[in-house]
Amino acid sequence: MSRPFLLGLTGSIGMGKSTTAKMFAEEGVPVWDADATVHALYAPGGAAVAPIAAAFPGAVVEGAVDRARLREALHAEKAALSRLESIVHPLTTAAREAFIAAHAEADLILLDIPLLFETGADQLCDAVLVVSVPAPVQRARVLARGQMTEAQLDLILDRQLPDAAKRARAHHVIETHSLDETRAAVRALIKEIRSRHA
Ligand SMILES: CC(C)(COP(=O)(O)OP(=O)(O)OC[C@H]1O[C@@H](n2cnc3c(N)ncnc32)[C@H](O)[C@@H]1O)[C@@H](O)C(=O)NCCC(=O)NCCS
Ligand SMILES: Nc1ncnc2c1ncn2[C@@H]1O[C@H](COP(=O)(O)OP(=O)(O)OP(=O)(O)O)[C@@H](O)[C@H]1O
Repeated sequence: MSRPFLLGLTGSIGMGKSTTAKMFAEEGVPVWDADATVHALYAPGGAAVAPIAAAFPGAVVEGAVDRARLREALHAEKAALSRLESIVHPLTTAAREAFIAAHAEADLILLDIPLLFETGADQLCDAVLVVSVPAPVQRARVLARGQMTEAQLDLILDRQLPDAAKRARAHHVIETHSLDETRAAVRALIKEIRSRHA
């Protein structure tokens, strides 16, 4: 039996990753969620809690990683992010591999990874799908959630690989203008992958 086709999904903040990933799941495609994995690793009982407590004293509160405190620790020292990554990335890799192994019978698996290119995870994908909308639409969507200021959004955008660079490296791009168009594009892409890799 051939192994599953690994489709990576990424896109900048507010571009529609979660919405698009949900559509793949609704079509019966197993979806691995990198963000949810990191949240589980940081929660009480999560495998990242003890090593993070050792590396960043003060960042663990009541048995869970406190993201605000961890952010402060990262600001304090330049080498801290790579130290954190050397703890988190092997754990997320192991979780991802376990997920893929558990769905070995699937023909297609979606890997939803916000920092797909930044972490080099694109290299393990058979193809990469980038979701995108023009910058003003993205900005309006993120600000409409009412969870951050324009300055906070600009800071996050500064840290992410720009949308144009993501699109340039993608095998497939879906413009997430409307839910109906996006669903149609998701269905067409699943069909195309299935027909080419059957
Ligand atoms: C730094 C942390 C504590 C901030 O958590 P918080 O809930 O405040 O924000 P969130 O996770 O949404 O990240 C906000 C932004 O920070 C940037 N960012 C986060 N992690 C990284 C990273 N490893 N490399 C570069 N940028 C990053 C991204 O642009 C992201 O959009 C958290 O992101 C973290 O623990 N990161 C390290 C784990 C990691 O590398 N995750 C990436 C997927 S494996
Ligand atoms: N295909 C679409 N058509 C219309 N609106 C959409 C579509 N996809 C997403 N949106 C809207 O854009 C906003 C952001 O979507 P979503 O949460 O899926 O993005 P995301 O890329 O996962 O964001 P983040 O990186 O912040 O987690 C939501 O408010 C959603 O309503």
